[in-house]
Amino acid sequence: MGNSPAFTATPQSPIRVAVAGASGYAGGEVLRLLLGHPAYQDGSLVIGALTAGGNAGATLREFHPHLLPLADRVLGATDLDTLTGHDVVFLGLPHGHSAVIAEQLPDTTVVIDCGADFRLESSDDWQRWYGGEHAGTWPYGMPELPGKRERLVGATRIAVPGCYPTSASLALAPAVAAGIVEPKVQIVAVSGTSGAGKSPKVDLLGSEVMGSVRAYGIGGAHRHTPEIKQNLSALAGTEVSVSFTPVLAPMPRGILATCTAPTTATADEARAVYEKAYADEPFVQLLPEGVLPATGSVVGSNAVQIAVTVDADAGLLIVVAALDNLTKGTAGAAVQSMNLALGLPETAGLSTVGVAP
Ligand SMILES: NC(=O)C1=CN([C@@H]2O[C@H](COP(=O)(O)OP(=O)(O)OC[C@H]3O[C@@H](n4cnc5c(N)ncnc54)[C@H](OP(=O)(O)O)[C@@H]3O)[C@@H](O)[C@H]2O)C=CC1
Ligand SMILES: CC(=O)N[C@@H](CCC(=O)OP(=O)(O)O)C(=O)O
Repeated sequence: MGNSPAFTATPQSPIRVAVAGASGYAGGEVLRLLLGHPAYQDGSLVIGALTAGGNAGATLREFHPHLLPLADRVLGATDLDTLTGHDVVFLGLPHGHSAVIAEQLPDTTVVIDCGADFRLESSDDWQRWYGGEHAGTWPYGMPELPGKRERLVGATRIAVPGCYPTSASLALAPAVAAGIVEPKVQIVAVSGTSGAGKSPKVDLLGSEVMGSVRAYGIGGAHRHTPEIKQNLSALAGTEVSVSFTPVLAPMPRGILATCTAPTTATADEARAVYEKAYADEPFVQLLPEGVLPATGSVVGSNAVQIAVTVDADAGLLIVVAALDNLTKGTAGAAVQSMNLALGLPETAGLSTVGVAP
């Protein structure tokens, strides 16, 4: 895992990219972004094998009719035979399936895992929240956190963060790192249904989801809690207490996270901390005072919109963050990480302009 990219992308010697789990939401979004990537468009990146699990043998059209240039591609099996010979392999597989694939691929192949398998640093945390043997820890694909970007340049193994942890970590990182809040944060995050993946689940049927918003995984039960805690504690230099409540909303994409923490800072002081932290971040949009983030403003974009203020009467910092769970929350972060790993411009192929209304 050095820090000088080993690849040169040219149409004469293109980067070959495979996507495992291409029939799923994360894999499909990776492909959507790759199709719009300048390296794909000039021929210096080619899309090779696309794979699935039980749906191997079907065409991509059956799952992602919007990906027209690839619609007739037949999905292969998710195995070494199919994935070998690529320079970059994206894994959009259920938790627990990445390690067995990754360990068979050469160290020189850039493997970018959208799942959780390599995000956590603590094996105890892995066992408690996911169960089974901890596969390891890879460089974490959230370049906006201090020290992470450098580790992604030239990396050949990358763990893409979870969607909720991306919203909560980017919302709270500046305040926690600057020490303007007590190390005790609360997060209530509303997510669209694509966050749950596409495998059929009765409680995700349209008739169950439409016209209703419901909390789930309350009381510190959601598996993203340790990932958020890991990110914030590293910045605070002390253990940060994290209370996380996820909420399911009847929309296909998006996360809106409302994050609070005790503070004695003023709203102006808090804002100054955020302005400084995110001044040079291409995908973090600190909104002008009085403007609030909305999931509808970031659909399909790799942007995270953030508003920060202080409720002085309550003594609380309030940060609201919006992102698209499939873009910045998964596939956008994966492509952003690929760009860094390969030495391409970090923003290549990634829009900061959402689709609205
Ligand atoms: N959706 C989201 O917002 C986010 C997802 N992620 C992570 O990305 C990964 C994929 O999630 P998502 O796309 O939503 O899930 P989906 O259920 O939509 O897709 C899962 C994919 O994995 C394939 N698959 C399932 N089981 C196996 C298996 N045993 N062997 C090989 N392939 C298999 C499926 O193929 P088949 O069609 O054949 O079943 C499908 O292509 C997960 O780890 C998830 O946690 C991360 C952040 C956000
Ligand atoms: C709405 C919804 O169900 N969301 C998922 C989170 C999806 C995600 O990003 O998490 P992983 O990558 O860690 O699986 C959940 O709460 O389990």
